[in-house]
Amino acid sequence: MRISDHALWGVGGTVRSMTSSYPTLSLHVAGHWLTQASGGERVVINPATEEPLARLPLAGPAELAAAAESAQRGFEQWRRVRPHDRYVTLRRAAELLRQRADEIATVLTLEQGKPLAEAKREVTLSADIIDVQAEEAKRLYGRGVAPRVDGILSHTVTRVPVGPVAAFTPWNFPVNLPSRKLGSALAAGCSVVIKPAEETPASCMLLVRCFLDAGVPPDAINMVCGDPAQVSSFLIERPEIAKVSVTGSVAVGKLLGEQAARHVKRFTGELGGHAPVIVAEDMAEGAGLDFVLKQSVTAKYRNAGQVCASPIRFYVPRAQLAVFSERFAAAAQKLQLGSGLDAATQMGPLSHARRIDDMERFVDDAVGQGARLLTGGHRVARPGFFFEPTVFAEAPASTRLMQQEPFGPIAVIQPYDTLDAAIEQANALPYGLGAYAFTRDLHTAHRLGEAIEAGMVGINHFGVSQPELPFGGIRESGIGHEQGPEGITHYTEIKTITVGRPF
Ligand SMILES: NC(=O)c1ccc[n+]([C@@H]2O[C@H](COP(=O)([O-])OP(=O)(O)OC[C@H]3O[C@@H](n4cnc5c(N)ncnc54)[C@H](O)[C@@H]3O)[C@@H](O)[C@H]2O)c1
Ligand SMILES: O=S(=O)(O)c1ccc(CO)cc1
Repeated sequence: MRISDHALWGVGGTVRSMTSSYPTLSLHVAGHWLTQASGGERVVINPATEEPLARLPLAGPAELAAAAESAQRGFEQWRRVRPHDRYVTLRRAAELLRQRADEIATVLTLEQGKPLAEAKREVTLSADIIDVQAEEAKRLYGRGVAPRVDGILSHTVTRVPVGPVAAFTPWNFPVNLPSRKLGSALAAGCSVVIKPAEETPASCMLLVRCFLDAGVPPDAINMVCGDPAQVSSFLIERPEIAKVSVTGSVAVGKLLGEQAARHVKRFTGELGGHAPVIVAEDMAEGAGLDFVLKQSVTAKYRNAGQVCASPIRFYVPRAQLAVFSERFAAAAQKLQLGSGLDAATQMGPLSHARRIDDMERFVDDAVGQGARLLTGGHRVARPGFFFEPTVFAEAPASTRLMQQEPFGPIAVIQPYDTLDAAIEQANALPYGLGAYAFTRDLHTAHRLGEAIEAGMVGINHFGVSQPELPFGGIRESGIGHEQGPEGITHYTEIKTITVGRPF
């Protein structure tokens, strides 16, 4: 069925899902699941087939105001729940997420496109993230400071929840990224109005259900979708909202950061990156090269390259450029593309049609400026938003590819003459999220770990994102962290209470 076929939609005024394993979509506002809202609706598309999955109701000002008011009520209620009880409730939510992992992973793949195994891993890892943040609810320690002035009995420095949070998340990890925000904010005692990406709303909706079924008060989580610019402007201006937390592009992060600053609201931005990979000489041949290539190709094309910390720029010694590029391109070319529901698929489609246009712009610009296209570069001629795994070599620094995050299946391999030169090129962009290097020499490992400027540096491994670790970037890649003890503190304020002798 194509988008133009409306016959199966809405029966008797209700909004129906069009695929049996995809749910009917609703917003969660003021404790009610809404299948209709005043902002109209849009269609959610399966990126592997371009067929419609369901209609998504969109919030207008009435629902957004109701969500903000509800979040205030939810905050008053949830902040009073003892940390240990918050911990118990959040652990229960994580367990429900695990129990529902198969169903949620299928929905995730249907609306986002990634292979089912990747979707399942995302869901179970999200449960682990919620578990870790639940533990942190019990560890929001304060400190006592000895008074220096007569008449004062105590100074207690405490952390208190910041208040209702407006959270915005993209479509590339539609369960993981809302889990990071909801897990930390709820653990801290905040309520949340979350706006997931309109392309992938069902994943977040099913996640929110886990929290509510676990016992989080209905007013403590509101979920809205709508016109992104209108929703964010509206919510950020609302007096109830105390903090803005966005995961997304640098451009949107800057915009929302400015809006938050105008109202002196707390802000966390987890934004884009442009991860470099430096391959030291001692890993550029033999078994070392085999290892680097295997890890790199897997990491590069995971989620079709739509990962904020995805490796993009590979720096290899000039003498090894030819062999590294040829083998990288050959491995990329062999990847099996297809629907994420097909077990043989190694790379799914891009998540929406605009990503294809963007990939084509990156490729045209790079080719036009003389970069060598080794493989790929085109949309795949079949239904769905499939784009070939693409590899460039020797792209001029002026290309869009070498300056902006492609956020898709495009890699670029660059030669270097000295390790210092490679480090300089790795640090040349205004981003600093993920960065990687490969070496078997301990001294070089330490040198690279120290010299590469990024929030997360992986040496000989791409696994920099783990539930217990802070996730975040420096420079334009963001402000603040998510996950772990660092993640929860961003949802708190410091409050100092001084108690004097009454008489
Ligand atoms: N650092 C991280 O943790 C991290 C993780 C995942 C993705 N990302 C980044 O996210 C980007 C890809 O996601 P995207 O393209 O959906 O990001 P995006 O910036 O377009 O959107 C992110 C979220 O903000 C919302 N939004 C709010 N106000 C908006 C406005 N005025 N205009 C547009 N959107 C608005 C969007 O609807 C969405 O929910 C990439 O740059 C990627 O690197 C970063
Ligand atoms: O799957 S993870 O490696 O934990 C991961 C990495 C990056 C992001 C954000 O794009 C989400 C999950």
